[in-house]
Amino acid sequence: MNLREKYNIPKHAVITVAGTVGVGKSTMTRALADSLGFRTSYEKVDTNPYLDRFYEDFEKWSFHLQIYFLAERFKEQKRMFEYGGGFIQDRSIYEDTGIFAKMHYEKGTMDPVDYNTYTELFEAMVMTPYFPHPDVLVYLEGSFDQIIGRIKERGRPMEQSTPIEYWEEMYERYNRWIDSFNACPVLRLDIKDYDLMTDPTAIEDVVERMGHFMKQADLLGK
Ligand SMILES: Nc1ncnc2c1ncn2[C@@H]1O[C@H](COP(=O)(O)OP(=O)(O)O)[C@@H](O)[C@H]1O
Ligand SMILES: Nc1ncnc2c1ncn2[C@H]1C[C@H](O)[C@@H](COP(=O)(O)O)O1
Repeated sequence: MNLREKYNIPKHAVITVAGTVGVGKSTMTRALADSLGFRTSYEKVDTNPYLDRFYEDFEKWSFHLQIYFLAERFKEQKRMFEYGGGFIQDRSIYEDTGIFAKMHYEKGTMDPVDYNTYTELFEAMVMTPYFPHPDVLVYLEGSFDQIIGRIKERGRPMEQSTPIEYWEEMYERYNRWIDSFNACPVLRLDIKDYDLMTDPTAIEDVVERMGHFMKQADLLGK
């Protein structure tokens, strides 16, 4: 019996992994997909044509980058729908608008007219009954120091040259955002409670928690 069957995770579930940059979403996405036999939907970083330019000049490239991410995530949503679910998704579409676009607009690095165009497009595309929410959003959280340590360890050049205040601002926004997020049930995991890199049994604990959580959410009719 595989872990999906053992812990009663529905075969067609769509599970989204959310959390700030460097917290461990891609690593968790891979581990969950392997243990459940699910497909993955990754956020592509290396082939993103705007990301480097964006980090060099937020004001100039914010709008382009958000439109690019929106298109990419919409294509992924279509792919997941066409397969009929059974996916782990690396980052949710809700973070694009609720964290990134909003932060750049409020900090003055996204033009107000561009922001308005972006949010209208987002709402027309995403906030409709035709765009199903995930079954669960797994939210990864941890201390700021731990997360900064991971960003440094991973070493993406554009992130290394970004001032620490940017990551602090994002970290605080994530803390507030998740407390009011209600588009789907949220399973919160603290990164100090499992170590996917050194402990091969850690993912089973996560899947077990998820199984209990999904059963409970189902009973509550969420
Ligand atoms: N559970 C973990 N324990 C220890 N290190 C981790 C863990 N998950 C991720 N890391 C490390 O942290 C860094 C960021 O992880 P990543 O999965 O790329 O984060 P994200 O996708 O959220 O940006 C990587 O260097 C990765 O190897
Ligand atoms: N919507 C976004 N706006 C700006 N930057 C974004 C957005 N989504 C992701 N990013 C950036 C942040 C990181 O530098 C890379 C990848 O994110 P990660 O959390 O490491 O998967 O893209």
